[in-house]
Amino acid sequence: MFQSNTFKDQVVLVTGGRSGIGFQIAKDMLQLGAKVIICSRKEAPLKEAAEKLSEFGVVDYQACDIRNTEEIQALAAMIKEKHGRLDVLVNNAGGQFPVLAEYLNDKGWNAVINNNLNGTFYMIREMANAFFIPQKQGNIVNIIADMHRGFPGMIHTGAARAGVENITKTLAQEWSDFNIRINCVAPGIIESSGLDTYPQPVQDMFAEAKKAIPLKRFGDVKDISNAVAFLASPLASYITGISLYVDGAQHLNYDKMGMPNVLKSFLNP
Ligand SMILES: CCCCCCCCCCC/C=C/C(=O)SCCNC(=O)CCNC(=O)[C@H](O)C(C)(C)COP(=O)(O)OP(=O)(O)OC[C@H]1O[C@@H](n2cnc3c(N)ncnc32)[C@H](O)[C@@H]1OP(=O)(O)O
Ligand SMILES: NC(=O)C1=CN([C@@H]2O[C@H](COP(=O)(O)OP(=O)(O)OC[C@H]3O[C@@H](n4cnc5c(N)ncnc54)[C@H](OP(=O)(O)O)[C@@H]3O)[C@@H](O)[C@H]2O)C=CC1
Repeated sequence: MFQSNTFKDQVVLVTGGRSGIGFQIAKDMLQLGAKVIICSRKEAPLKEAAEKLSEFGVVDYQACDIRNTEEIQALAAMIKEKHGRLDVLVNNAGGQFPVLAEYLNDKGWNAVINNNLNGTFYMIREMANAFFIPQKQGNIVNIIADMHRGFPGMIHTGAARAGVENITKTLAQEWSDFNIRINCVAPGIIESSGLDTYPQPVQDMFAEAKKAIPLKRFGDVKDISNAVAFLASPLASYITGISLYVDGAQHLNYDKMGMPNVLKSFLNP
């Protein structure tokens, strides 16, 4: 258990904080004493989420597409005006869709690379320039995915998340002089709103895959939130540039999960 003042008076930005994993991270950060800002693309669901979160502490929100540098700069300006600083950036926003590589067109590839790789980089660069570098202090946690051994059925996001993992290793070195720590959390299959976006056959496949996860269960949003809180906290003050796999050891057992064959049976148009 973390002490309730672990992030007291710290300012934390959670992208994609309106739903699922991001919502839980925002809630936990508030309960650990932080002031939290959430962003995602649409105003209405953000406002609704912020209202729910306000029960737990000080929360602000602003619509921002992480693929749009101007919108990120406007978000940074709002944070500067209201809070004067930023301590923690959690890059959680992202998404993709299942597809076999041979059927993935340019538009679909670019959409996922743009969202998960470019958007994450733009957010890191803008928040570092606005806050972390001038403050000479900052903490970044990137949510990636379980792509340790490739990502059959989701080649686009596997490539994008591997890119974010490499960005993390690079910046852990380049920005160490600015006292910026940066790490990744790689979720396995997590029971969250995000899973509902997958078609029924994929959900059936997930249920089968559960049997091959060494810990024999899916993750909970709280499992991911706990890992984020740890990496962002002083408990992890000597940890930077790593990926923490929060997946019940799924990444060690991927070939036993039978995914490629199941995938081919329904992703083949
Ligand atoms: C089969 C699975 C592999 C097995 C591995 C299992 C083990 C690991 C399990 C991991 C589980 C992961 C879970 C999660 O990540 S949960 C979070 C998921 N949430 C989301 O994905 C929601 C967010 N998604 C999106 O916003 C969009 O999907 C996306 C960002 C990818 C695209 O948004 P954008 O607005 O930029 O783009 P468009 O919607 O206009 O689409 C552009 C083109 O992309 C192609 N496309 C988009 N969606 C689909 C689809 N569902 N199926 C096929 N193709 C798609 C298409 O070419 C679009 O252009 P057109 O619309 O003109 O055709
Ligand atoms: N659930 C799982 O099993 C796993 C999840 N992940 C990753 O964890 C993260 C959270 O997933 P989860 O909570 O399950 O899924 P959700 O779909 O609930 O969360 C994704 C969030 O990101 C926001 N978002 C997406 N694209 C953008 C964008 N361009 N700009 C700003 N916000 C954006 C969405 O809001 P909006 O659409 O309103 O913009 C939404 O709030 C995602 O990156 C996901 O891919 C990784 C591995 C496994």
